[in-house]
Amino acid sequence: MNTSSSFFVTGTDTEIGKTLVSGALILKLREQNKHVVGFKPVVAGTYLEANGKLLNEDLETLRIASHLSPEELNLCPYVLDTPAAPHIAAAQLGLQLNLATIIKAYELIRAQAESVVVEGAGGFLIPLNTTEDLSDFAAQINLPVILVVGMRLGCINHALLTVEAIESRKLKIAGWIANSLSSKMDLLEDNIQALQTRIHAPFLGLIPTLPSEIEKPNNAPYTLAALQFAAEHIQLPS
Ligand SMILES: Nc1ncnc2c1ncn2[C@@H]1O[C@H](COP(=O)(O)OP(=O)(O)OP(=O)(O)O)[C@@H](O)[C@H]1O
Ligand SMILES: C[C@H](N)[C@H](N)CCCCCC(=O)O
Ligand SMILES: [Mg+2]
Repeated sequence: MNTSSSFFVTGTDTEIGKTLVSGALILKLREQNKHVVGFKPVVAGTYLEANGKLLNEDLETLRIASHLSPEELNLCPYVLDTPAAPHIAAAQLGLQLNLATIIKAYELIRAQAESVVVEGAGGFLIPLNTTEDLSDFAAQINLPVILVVGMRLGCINHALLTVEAIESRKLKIAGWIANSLSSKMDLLEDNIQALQTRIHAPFLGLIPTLPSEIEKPNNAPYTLAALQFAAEHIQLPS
């Protein structure tokens, strides 16, 4: 695996566009003829597909981006049905998430791909269990981090807290992306400017609100058109 074209994608919160960005990054790496696959340490939340299968939107999006068929490769070791904090969703089933299992699944993917785009779950510090959290996973795999900032009021504080947490684990921030979410925030450009002067890592672009005809449907992955739209607005770290 090529670590200079593999990334850990984190964000200022859950539901701020990590999956949109991860899919777009996969498309951009594929444009460079890289064999790139996605990975998620854990997903929480499934939907029932017409054929009766329970699927997860993020994993299906990563498959669409990588052009992987439904059963090809195991992109995630923990698929939980309840859309909640993963360690809580797991506890409800009498399960405990553990870092070693996640690392093992990641290593299997890493061995089979040239590049891996790892999408975090929720924000940077979500717990896995009482002693481990997602940042332990990020620190162990040691990939350059891409921070997605969901552009809404409060994002400056969330972004700066996340940057501190990433940097205190000695991880490299390869860049950050502003994602405009479903409605454009007031004073968007001023907020981006405020972040640019405070995040000492490259700004890789602003993804505008998706046009309505390609917005993500409920209980379904992003379409390729949405991922392509996002990809056109961002650049890969140089
Ligand atoms: N640029 C955008 N334009 C319009 N809607 C967006 C945009 N980005 C994200 N969204 C909406 O926000 C929702 C959350 O986005 P997404 O699933 O990519 O977030 P996430 O950070 O990956 O969440 P999770 O923590 O669950 O993995 C999506 O369902 C989508 O409808
Ligand atoms: C279910 C959701 N979409 C995410 N996959 C998990 C979000 C975890 C958030 C935990 C927290 O920070 O409180
Ligand atoms: Mg996601």
